[in-house]
Formats: sequence, C-alpha cells, structure tokens
Amino acid sequence: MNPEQLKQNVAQAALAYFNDYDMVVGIGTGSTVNQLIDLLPQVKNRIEAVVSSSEESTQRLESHGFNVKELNQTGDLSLYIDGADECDAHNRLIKGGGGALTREKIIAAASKQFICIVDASKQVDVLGKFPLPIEVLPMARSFVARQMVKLGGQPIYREGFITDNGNQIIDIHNLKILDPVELENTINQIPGVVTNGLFAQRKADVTLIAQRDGSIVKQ
Ligand SMILES: O=C(CO)[C@H](O)[C@H](O)COP(=O)(O)O
Repeated sequence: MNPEQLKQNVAQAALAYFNDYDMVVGIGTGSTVNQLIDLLPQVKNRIEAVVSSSEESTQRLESHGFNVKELNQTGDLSLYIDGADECDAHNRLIKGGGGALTREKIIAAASKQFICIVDASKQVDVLGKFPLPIEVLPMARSFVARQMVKLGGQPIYREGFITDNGNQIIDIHNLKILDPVELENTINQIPGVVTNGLFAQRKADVTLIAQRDGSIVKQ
C-alpha cells in the first residue's frame, strides 16, 4: 500500500474511539491527522466541539463545518488523536516535525485518552533517529542550542519557520536518548525552552500502527 493509503487506514481505525455523544475532542496536526480530519464527518453526530493543535488543522476542521474551540473554553477533553514522528514500544513519542509540539503537548496533557496514529515507518526501538524538535523563545535560540551541544546533540535552526505561538524551532540531531523521561525534564529546565518534542511523561495511551499491508496493530 502507498503511504497515503496507510495514513488513511490508520485514520479510519481511529474513528472507533469516537464512541460517545457530545464529545469535546482534541485533534492534532500533520499529514496523518489531515486524513483523519477528512474522515471525521463520518462521526460528526458524536462531536460537540474540537480543540485543534494548529492553525492549519483549525482551517481544515472548519472547512468541514466543525465547531473549533479554544482550550480555555472547554474543560478537559475526553479524547485526543494525533500523529507522531517516532514511536517506541512503550508509546513514548517524538513529535514536532510539523512544528505544533507546544499546543500538542498541552492538549495531550488536558486529555483523558491520547490515541497516536502512525504507520510502521515511525516505529523505533530507541527514540532519537528523528531529530528532536525544541520550540524556543527567539532571543534564547543560540543559548539553548549551546546547552544541547553540551548534552551531546547537534542543533540545526529550522530557518524561516515560525510557530503558531510566534517562536522558533531548533532540531537536535544525533542525540542519544537513554532515558526519555529524564531527558524531557532536563531540556525543559533550560531557560528559553518552551517545549521539547519528547512525549515520554505524557505518552500515548494507545498507538494504532498501520502495517505495510494496511492492517492495523494496536499497541
Ligand atoms: O508532531 C507533529 C506535528 O507537530 C506530527 O504529529 C508529526 O510531525 C507527524 O506528522 P505526519 O503525520 O505528517 O507524519
């Protein structure tokens, strides 16, 4: 199956989690989630409102007629569905390839259930092959980059990219991630870091993984 079909398959499988009425749900960002958003009209009668992790997803959701709300207008969410750049066997993730990591981490923390949707190419034994995105306040970018060198990484500035929050991103290559929770905490302590793309403390509750033949494995 081609990559887009795999994304569509796993997005279709995620529709089963819209299993209640009047749901207020979180929806993430990226090409896999775009497939989900395009399928979401199938379960529209179950969804009262959606909190979106990016301006891009908001526009797509609104084009399908969904009621998109700010997280400040809702309580905690029953369900959050999002993709990932990497996923290990414990449902710990690297996210932020699309640059929406901060809103994604907030929505994941505010959601009772976090379902991650990926294809098998995102599965790894050890996180860190995918460069770890860090959202930084612009004035702290070089300082944070130097601290990441001390932690053994090679930072690359994602030039020309501004997050929906008005910040910048550095992508950290060649990091050895021995303990994802510890590293997530360590990076969060660096002044100027807004968010890092390790989702190890609040990891996914379930990951749905599209296999090459299109079948779905639940982890
Ligand atoms: O974290 C993300 C955006 O910030 C995405 O979930 C991640 O980049 C995966 O995207 P895609 O489904 O396009 O591979």
